[in-house]
Amino acid sequence: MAVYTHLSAEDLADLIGHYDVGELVSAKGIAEGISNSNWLIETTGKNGNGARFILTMYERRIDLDDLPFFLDLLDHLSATGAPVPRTIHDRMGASSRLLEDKAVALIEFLPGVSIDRPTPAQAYSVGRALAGLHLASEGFAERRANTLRPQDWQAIVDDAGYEAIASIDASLPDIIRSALPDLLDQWPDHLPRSIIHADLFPDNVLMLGHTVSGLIDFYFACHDITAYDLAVTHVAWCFEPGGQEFRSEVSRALIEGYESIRPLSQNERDAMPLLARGASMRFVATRVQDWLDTPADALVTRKDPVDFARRMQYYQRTGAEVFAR
Ligand SMILES: Nc1ncnc2c1ncn2[C@@H]1O[C@H](COP(=O)(O)OP(=O)(O)OP(=O)(O)O)[C@@H](O)[C@H]1O
Ligand SMILES: N[C@@H](CCO)C(=O)O
Repeated sequence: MAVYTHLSAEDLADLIGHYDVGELVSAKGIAEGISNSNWLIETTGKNGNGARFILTMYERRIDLDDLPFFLDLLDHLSATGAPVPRTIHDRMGASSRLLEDKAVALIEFLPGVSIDRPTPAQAYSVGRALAGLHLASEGFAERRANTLRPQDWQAIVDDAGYEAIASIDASLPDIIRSALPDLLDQWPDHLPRSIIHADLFPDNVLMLGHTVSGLIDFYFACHDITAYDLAVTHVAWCFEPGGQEFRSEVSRALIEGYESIRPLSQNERDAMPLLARGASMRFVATRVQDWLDTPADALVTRKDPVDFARRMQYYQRTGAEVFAR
């Protein structure tokens, strides 16, 4: 479930009245997503032809000081033609408003569906879209630091404690303990940086057939190592869903698609195994944190950290092989 706040029909109609989008026709809570409340909004549209939007209410995890960065980024990227939703500004020109003491934003609805298990052609298309995003972000001057870097993974793990982590799965503490020191020591600081999405999982990509129609959920976007974003996308897309079996043809297609727009330098390619191990650890850490913070009987389905620990071991075992030309 992902509607944490009840908004009455009057609240919604009043809110929509602040935008030049026509009158409210319907509002449906969206079940997907965990962090925020989302509604699919239909209005009569500016010209009476009907229009659809996503209304997001920012509930947790997001530091509201970061909201202008995320929304300005969407505006910048959509202006370059990247497949990301535009934000709708209210009549005063603001891209977010306050409702019940919480920030809300109205965002363009994009067509498409999220794919659970991509074909190589879809992975190619995702690679292209990701590289396009990196290039399109070049003229964007605002900055947000990554708050989930190696020292943050370590802090999350320390905070959770190995005893609690073992309660999730007995093998997890050793896997984490043996991986973190190298990641901290060897994390590269010489690679090109740009704005990165940092969470481009299948549920954050909308597709029509083999084509990417939307990249959404930019709430981890930040300025960091560009190739790390490809590593995040690789670990999220190139294994059997909910499992650990590597899909080499999807991996090849993702990297080929990426390089068709932005070829990796030799330094970036050499760093990919390390970056992929780091990307895996990032999701092990945050999934451990969420697992321990979410009661087993909560309505939200907890995401399993073990798959990502095994994926990290896969990158460790195979080394440069996965990313060789
Ligand atoms: N611009 C959009 N166009 C079409 N559908 C969208 C759009 N934005 C969000 N959605 C739909 O709403 C769902 C939830 O959105 P989103 O993933 O941003 O929620 P969230 O709670 O912020 O996410 P998460 O739990 O992944 O952090 C998506 O899975 C998608 O179905
Ligand atoms: N995409 C992440 C959740 C957001 O950090 C995961 O699947 O663990």
